[in-house]
Amino acid sequence: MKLNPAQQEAVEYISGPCLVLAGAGSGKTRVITNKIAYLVNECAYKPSQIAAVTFTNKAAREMKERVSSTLGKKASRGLKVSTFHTLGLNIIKKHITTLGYKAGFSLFDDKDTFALLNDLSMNDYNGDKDEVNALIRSISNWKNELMMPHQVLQRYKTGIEAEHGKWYEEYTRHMMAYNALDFDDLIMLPTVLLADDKAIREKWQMWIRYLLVDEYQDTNTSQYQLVRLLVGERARFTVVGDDDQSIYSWRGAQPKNLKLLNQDYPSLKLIKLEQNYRSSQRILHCANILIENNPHVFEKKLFSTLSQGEKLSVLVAKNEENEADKVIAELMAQKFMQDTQYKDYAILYRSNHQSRVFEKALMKNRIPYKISGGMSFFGRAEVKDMMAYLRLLTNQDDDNALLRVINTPVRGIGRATLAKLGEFAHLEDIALFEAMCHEQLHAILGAKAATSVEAFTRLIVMTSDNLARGDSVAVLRDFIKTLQYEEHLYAHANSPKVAEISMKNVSTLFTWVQDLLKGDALNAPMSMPEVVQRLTLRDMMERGEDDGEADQVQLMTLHSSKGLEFPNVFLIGMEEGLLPHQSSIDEDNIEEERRLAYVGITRAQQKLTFSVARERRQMGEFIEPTPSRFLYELPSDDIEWEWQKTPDSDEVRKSKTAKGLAGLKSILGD
Ligand SMILES: Nc1ncnc2c1ncn2[C@@H]1O[C@H](COP(=O)(O)OP(=O)(O)OP(=O)(O)O)[C@@H](O)[C@H]1O
Ligand SMILES: [Mg+2]
Repeated sequence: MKLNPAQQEAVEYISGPCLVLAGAGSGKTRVITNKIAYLVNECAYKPSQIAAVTFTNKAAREMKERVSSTLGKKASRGLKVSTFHTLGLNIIKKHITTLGYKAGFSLFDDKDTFALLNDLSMNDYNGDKDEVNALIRSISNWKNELMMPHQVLQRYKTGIEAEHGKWYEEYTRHMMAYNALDFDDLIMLPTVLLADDKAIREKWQMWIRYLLVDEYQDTNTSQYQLVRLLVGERARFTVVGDDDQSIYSWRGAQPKNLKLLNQDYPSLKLIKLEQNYRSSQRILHCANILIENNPHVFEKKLFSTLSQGEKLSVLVAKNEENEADKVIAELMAQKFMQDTQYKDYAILYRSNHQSRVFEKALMKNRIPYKISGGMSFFGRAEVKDMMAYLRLLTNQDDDNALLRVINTPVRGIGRATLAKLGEFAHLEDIALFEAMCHEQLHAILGAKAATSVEAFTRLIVMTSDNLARGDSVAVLRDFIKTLQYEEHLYAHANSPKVAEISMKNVSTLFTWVQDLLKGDALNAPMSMPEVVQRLTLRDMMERGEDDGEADQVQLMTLHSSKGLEFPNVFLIGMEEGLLPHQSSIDEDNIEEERRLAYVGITRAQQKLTFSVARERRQMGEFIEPTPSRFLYELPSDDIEWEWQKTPDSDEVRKSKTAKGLAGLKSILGD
């Protein structure tokens, strides 16, 4: 593929900092991959001196593959392509003791964090979910703003901030004791470390000679600073982004970082790309018109030389069930007429709950599909159990992991026993596991309970030692045999089939462990604690992702569709209250919702279909929503509402599509 002159310029400009600011589908990501190859081939950079940061693991994988297919597998070895969080994790790992942690640290996911903060704040909030979530948000925001507990407490002496600040301090102390980090720490800690420690900073600036960042509009303050510290004075970097696609303000993303960049680097080279290679003229025109309703800091134009394309359509359904039926019938009709595959179709929505009705209907019609962000592999109980065991095996200070597995399978360690142990651990200021190994155990618990506890700790210590010695997967398989975990699954599953699937998932997890331990052409071998950290991070990141090569219809939220493209897109639930979301309407945050709609529309290459329902269930009541204001902002000449096709559309279409579906099924052999 030949790059256009502006893309070529962006690829070849290496003498200083470079910002590529351009609309959707203009080849920004393409510039990054080509530039990596250019740096290696033409500028004598070693792959190991280049780091590229993307927003999702999936994007990172794709980029790695693309580069290695250009450069060859061997030549691209050592290249660092990752998400911000994985990059942060790698920095942390190198300096973990400087940061005051021990090597086998655990990563806490949001559930762990919730459990811990809920516990800590019990006296104040009495388990009130909203209060705890507000606290979690405060802490997360402070971390994104790089504010440490003592700074927070200095700044706020009274009010809710001071109260949250107090818990922030407590939380940080406990996380240290658990030898655990949370998601935000993965960015905050390396940033603070690089800012404070000149020697470490200079080391990293030597290691990373060129840095590239995709989706730059979604960086938050700590990520912005991390980039600054990594590139240093030399400022060898290229970042690409689109302010119209900034959709993570709720996570602290600051589109103003694009502007800030200009101030921080006066020599910044700004390159704009104006040709869109993704979408039909009509889709692109609609996207441009929609986003014109937002105020703009940067002027951008986008054109396409692809065909005019079909009109965008709007399906109008009676209710939610009917919406799913209609969308699926339309999808099948399109698939049949265009002779396309399932994976050429994406169904996008604003909120996760919208997928349920669709999932049911897809199953009913036996259409293969993949939901990203639904119940992920890592969300399954058996995988969570195993991950908790793995965490405990590599870090015995991890109380949360211990609590998850202590009675899975049941081993007669009751609540009263746990309470006593907890109290003792608290008094001695030691981890729960350490308390369980204490020489006074019999005195604390009594003989029977102490024996159960000892059997458990002995197994964990022995397995943990064996793991350190090697042949880890064999050790793990023995371990779950001793646990009688399979028996536990069969005893608790609704059917043997379910238990069998669960065991298969455990097997899959172990295979991943094995692969990561061994390493491959692109990834260096890892130690067991590294494997556990990597898998936990993957879990946290991939709740919104898929890795589907399979021929399946893709269902995902608008947020997780970022950067992707599909020949045919359905954007469902185009109603006031859904898109724009009610909370954004209430908070007068329509612009971000419009950017979300823009992201959705610009995922489509050839055909874009919206849907609205005339009746929808909301908290047990039926409401009659109005179609989204965004539909009315689109140029009416390019949109075809369903009733414009057939006046009595609902009935006629229903019978047509029912026949159509039956016919299609018989042709496709069901
Ligand atoms: N010079 C080119 N010639 C032909 N096709 C191109 C060219 N540049 C990019 N493309 C194609 O255009 C599509 C969009 O490119 P890409 O995903 O890099 O855009 P983007 O700007 O990163 O989009 P987004 O803003 O959605 O992330 C891809 O299919 C890509 O292969
Ligand atoms: Mg992109």
